[in-house]
Amino acid sequence: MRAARRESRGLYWAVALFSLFVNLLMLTAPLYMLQVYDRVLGSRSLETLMGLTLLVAFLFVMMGLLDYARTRIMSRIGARLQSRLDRRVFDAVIRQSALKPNAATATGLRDLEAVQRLIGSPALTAMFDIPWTPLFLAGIMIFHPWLGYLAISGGVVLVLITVANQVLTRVSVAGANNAMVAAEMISSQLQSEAEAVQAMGMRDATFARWQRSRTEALEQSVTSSDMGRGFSVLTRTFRQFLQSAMLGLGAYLVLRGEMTAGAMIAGSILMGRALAPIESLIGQWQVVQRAIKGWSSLAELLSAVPPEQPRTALPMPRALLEVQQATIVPPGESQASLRVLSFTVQPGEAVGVIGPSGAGKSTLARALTGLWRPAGGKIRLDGATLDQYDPTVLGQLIGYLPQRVELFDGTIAENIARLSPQPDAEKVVAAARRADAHEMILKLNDGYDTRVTASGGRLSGGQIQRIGLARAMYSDPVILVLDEPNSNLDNEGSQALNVAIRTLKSEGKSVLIMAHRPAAIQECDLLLMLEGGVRVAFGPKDEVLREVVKNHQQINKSSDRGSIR
Ligand SMILES: Nc1ncnc2c1ncn2[C@@H]1O[C@H](COP(=O)(O)OP(=O)(O)OP(=O)(O)O)[C@@H](O)[C@H]1O
Repeated sequence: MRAARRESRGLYWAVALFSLFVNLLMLTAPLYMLQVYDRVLGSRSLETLMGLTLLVAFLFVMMGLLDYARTRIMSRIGARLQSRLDRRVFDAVIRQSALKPNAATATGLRDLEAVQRLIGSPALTAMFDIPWTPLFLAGIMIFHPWLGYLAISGGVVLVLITVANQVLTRVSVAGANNAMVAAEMISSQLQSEAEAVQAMGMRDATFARWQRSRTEALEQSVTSSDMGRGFSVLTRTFRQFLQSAMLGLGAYLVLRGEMTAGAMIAGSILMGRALAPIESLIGQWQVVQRAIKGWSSLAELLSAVPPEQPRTALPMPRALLEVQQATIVPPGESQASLRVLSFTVQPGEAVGVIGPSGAGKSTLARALTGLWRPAGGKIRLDGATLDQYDPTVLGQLIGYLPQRVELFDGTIAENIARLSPQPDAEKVVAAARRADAHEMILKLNDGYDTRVTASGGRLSGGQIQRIGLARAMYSDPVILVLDEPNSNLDNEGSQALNVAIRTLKSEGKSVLIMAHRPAAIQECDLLLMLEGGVRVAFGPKDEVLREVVKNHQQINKSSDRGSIR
């Protein structure tokens, strides 16, 4: 983040230089007043007035142009910072959300936007003007020290109001932001589960839940905006009063003959210029606070998710998977879901992973795709640990069908091609054929160009699963990890899946299938049985099944004996 900020250092200097000239040119109005009142009115010279007015018009045009130029530069600095950090923040948000979403991931991209908005806002331009406030105050001092003292005391009061504003509104602004994010999160979750909400008659209950956080957000935002506006009005009123007070004091000094009328008017204008940036800063305080909060929350997110280091490209691996004493702890948890697990899958083998619910099958699937890193032990693909592969490359080497397939908004072809900007139509069709999805897709109105939504739209569970399978196969992976692949498939779909597994095996690729149903492990050579996160059996399918049946019978027998007694 610091590097991204430093990149625009030159531009900030340019803005500072422009601000120097803008502020010098701001002296035009008071000097003009001084000349008009003290020279033109005295000499009654129309030519002088014309000459002065033309000069002033020119200077004002220059000031306007410079002011416009610096605001343009500032908004480009903001845009540059945002586009420079967009990729890094996006990656961090996705990586952290895949592990454990938190408040920083929920607001990450919006935080960056808030910083960009501040840079392009009048608040930051005002910060470049504030250093010139002493120049204007010194100008007033030259007219008369009393006017200077009044302006300085007015400035001090405004600064105190700014500090009070910051201290008093910080908590309520942060509270309003948090409540707003919470309400948004609830609403987007409810929208994604709209079917369940509707079908189970949960609308009233969900509305009550959403409304609670919505009302809190609204109350907090009204409180914080009341406070912010209050301070804004206070500063504006105070500054206007101060300007009148300056005129009053000036008039008194003119009456005493210690100052000219021109100096009285010029002093009042100068003071307006001196205090304007402070007033503008207070008016924009919410933008400032949101950006400060955004910057610190981004810093927290990015330091928690360091940038990915480039990896040396490895040769195409064989489908040899070695799990060596791997212990997997789900992110944010203290208890391991898989403990000291070891097994090896040779190229061309298919392994069924079975076990009761909560045994750790999905945990193993996530670990094998590199999503969850082992807390202990290693997982190797053809000798290299998974983190030695670039994550994008690993995603192509290991195809993954999650338990719950979620499609992306787009066409079916785009979904199968994993949203690749240049989808390879041939590969899309080949993957769909392998997943036995080709015929099914052709039957849809727009075929491969049928648009689907995140929840699948009009596709059935089995259709979504087949498209998910095609997506897993699109990159021609060496290892395929299927988490309950046939939970939604009919007989025909299951048969097609078995054919696909057989083909992959014959190509020397390996397949791991997390399964509940026997149909899913038909093509498996080996079985890994998990229970409570530990391996209870691993070996040829028939042996493991025999062992499982024997144990099952023994358990039944002993429970029968128990019941007889
Ligand atoms: N994201 C997660 N965060 C925390 N704990 C998790 C997470 N996912 C799974 N677990 C825990 O890990 C353990 C194993 O769960 P896992 O989903 O791997 O089981 P499973 O064998 O796939 O079950 P099922 O057959 O029901 O899908 C469970 O105790 C579960 O609570």
